Amino acid sequence: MSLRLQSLSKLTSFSIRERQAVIHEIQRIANTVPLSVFHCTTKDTELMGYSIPKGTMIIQNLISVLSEEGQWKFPHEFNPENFLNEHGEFVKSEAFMPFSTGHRMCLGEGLARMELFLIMVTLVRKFNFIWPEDAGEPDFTPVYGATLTPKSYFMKVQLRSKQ
Ligand code: HEM
Repeated sequence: MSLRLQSLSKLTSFSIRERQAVIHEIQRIANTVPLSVFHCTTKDTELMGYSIPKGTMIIQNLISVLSEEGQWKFPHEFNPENFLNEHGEFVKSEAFMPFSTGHRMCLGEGLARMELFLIMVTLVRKFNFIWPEDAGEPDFTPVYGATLTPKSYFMKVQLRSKQ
């Protein structure tokens, strides 16, 4: 089974496991907050043999974790099979941390995940998103900032017929 080549418009016909895999894979690739929120050590700290003095600014590179080779079957491409095992069951890797990890991880994770799911499913249920034939290949290079955003582009959005 290759979910990768199937259109997002088919999201509503996927099984729950496949849907979970697609939604997680979108967040892995789109990675909204690539450098998380900056932190600072409050005391001299040792981590995996490295000494980190008190007062050091810590920048978490979440985008590196989310595309780390060895953690994902397909680290550098959109492929929901990153979240499915050989039996087609949903599995979440420890490296999936778009909301960071630890005591200060995102407090809004539950709300954000619910919103992402509802917005995404509502959109793909109601509309077909069509890449214009004369637009060439889409350029997926992200625009870096405090948040990661896609480049702007034009797309045909068509109301789906009522079934
Ligand atoms: C896709 C949506 C979101 C993503 C990817 C995201 C990601 C993050 C990340 C990476 C952090 C930094 C964690 C750290 O310092 O280690 C954070 C912190 C935080 N987020 Fe979110 N967030 C999202 C949506 C939301 C929403 C909807 C809310 C609230 C309604 C929220 C509330 C917070 C709060 C309060 C913190 C600070 C937690 C703390 O410092 O203890 N976030 N978020």
